[in-house]
Amino acid sequence: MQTLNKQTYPAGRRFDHLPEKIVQFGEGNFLRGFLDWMIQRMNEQELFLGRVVAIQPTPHGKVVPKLLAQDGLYTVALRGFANGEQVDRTEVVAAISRGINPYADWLEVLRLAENRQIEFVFSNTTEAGLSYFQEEYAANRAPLSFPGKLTAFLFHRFQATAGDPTAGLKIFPCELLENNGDLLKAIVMQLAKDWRLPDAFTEWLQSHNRFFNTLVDRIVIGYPKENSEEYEQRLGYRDELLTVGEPYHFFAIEGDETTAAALPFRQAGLNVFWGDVKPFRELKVRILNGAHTMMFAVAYLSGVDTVLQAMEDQQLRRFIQRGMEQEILPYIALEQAVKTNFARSVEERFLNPFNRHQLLDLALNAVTKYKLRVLPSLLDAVKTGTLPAVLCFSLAGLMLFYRGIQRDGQQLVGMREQQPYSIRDQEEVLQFFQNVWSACQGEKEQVQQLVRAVLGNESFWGENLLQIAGLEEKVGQYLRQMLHDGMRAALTRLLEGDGA
Ligand SMILES: NC(=O)c1ccc[n+]([C@@H]2O[C@H](COP(=O)([O-])OP(=O)(O)OC[C@H]3O[C@@H](n4cnc5c(N)ncnc54)[C@H](O)[C@@H]3O)[C@@H](O)[C@H]2O)c1
Ligand SMILES: O=P(O)(O)OC[C@@H](O)[C@@H](O)[C@H](O)[C@H](O)CO
Repeated sequence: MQTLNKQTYPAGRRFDHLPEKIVQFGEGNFLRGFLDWMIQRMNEQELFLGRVVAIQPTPHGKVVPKLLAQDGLYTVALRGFANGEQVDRTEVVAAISRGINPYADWLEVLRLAENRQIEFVFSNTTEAGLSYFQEEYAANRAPLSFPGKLTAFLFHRFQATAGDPTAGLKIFPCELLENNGDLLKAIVMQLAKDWRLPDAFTEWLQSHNRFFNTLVDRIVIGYPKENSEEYEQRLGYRDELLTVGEPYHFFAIEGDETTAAALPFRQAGLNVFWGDVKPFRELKVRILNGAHTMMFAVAYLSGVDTVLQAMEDQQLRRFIQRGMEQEILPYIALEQAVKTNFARSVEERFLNPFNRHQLLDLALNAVTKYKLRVLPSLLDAVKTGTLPAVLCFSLAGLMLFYRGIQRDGQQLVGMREQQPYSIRDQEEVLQFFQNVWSACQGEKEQVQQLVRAVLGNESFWGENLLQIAGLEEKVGQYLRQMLHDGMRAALTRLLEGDGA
């Protein structure tokens, strides 16, 4: 079968003449299935007329070579329900002009920084990527972190344009972090200081570049490993970057009218909101992402593989619904109807029969995700004098999920029913769990010690969770039940009110 590229899909050449206007840090599934798809939508309607250059954020990325092999083309398959109607659409996206591996070709990135047609920067490098990392600056080599690369990119632009105010960029980080624009700006400013870059640069940065807070929403599952052949038959070509997602999409940007006019998403019929992001963020991150993180370990260790299977399993569905309705929703400061409607729509989205959203994909960097997406609800409940059972149970499940039996390169390997699975997280997190589990054979005191070590690890949670009265005992009890009786039996006890 032929591969998708401009030879096999000449229509992709239609956009070749468009200038590169966007630099995108990240080339992952989400940006391809969300932002780049939106740019394609705008280009098709001749509203934006610009293309995207995707920069690989980490040294071992596998996407850029595929992008180059396919001339930047890839397919987005959107399947599910929208306004009660079934949607099942595939579209070839030609919004990405090329990908650059900055570790191999930093000079090309710097050349791009000199290009005056570049107006926007978008990023999505996961929450782990949008963080401060102390590193050295060298003009001829790519910094390791994403903020480092952005700072070096901006500094080169400043130099190349002699600090021209009109060369400033509009920067939209899409990582799911609160005030992501403000955060990125603060990190860039810190790096400029660390690197002793001239004051004139920081002034230019402050006055002529803008960082916007955003919130993104679309479930993008990425490449359909399980049924890729089915897709190939349907498409008539092979596409290694095929990106599957749901039709629903929502993008909130804390920007003004002028910026909205420069990015005419709304005119292209896209569901984009310009204004205060905060209420959407809390609703979405706590309910949708929170439910994902709350369910992944418990559901996976109960023997199911996808979100849909978890939702179709009576017991797991009760667990998810109870967590959402009784332990997450009450602590979101919005009108009841708004919260319930959103939670209901999230359940429907989880039930999308076409989205085989793998629980193991949700598990990536789950410790940080628990901290950012679930822990705030747990802490709110604690403030009202309750220890929320489902959220505590899910924390115990997370600890069990991280029980690795061996290392396999960058991953830790766990076992489910004699089958190995990958535990993917930052090296220090994997190392930590490997150590604590190696000292635990399941004896009551050993389990309690492990729970103490995890809850007391401030670098995971940003605070010492041992200070929460009763948490250690409750999580310890759940973890022991999981270890001794199995996840299903522990879940039954929890749901029957006989847990801890
Ligand atoms: N997939 C979705 O449904 C979805 C929806 C909304 C938001 N998101 C957000 O998008 C992020 C990426 O999701 P995805 O589905 O595209 O995953 P992906 O694995 O396809 O892409 C991850 C991207 O992040 C980069 N990355 C990973 N770790 C990094 C690090 N430590 N430093 C710098 N870059 C790093 C990778 O190189 C890659 O570009 C998620 O963390 C999430 O916050 C995803
Ligand atoms: O993409 P992650 O791995 O950060 O989180 C997993 C999911 O919760 C997430 O991708 C959601 O599906 C998405 O945020 C929906 O908009």
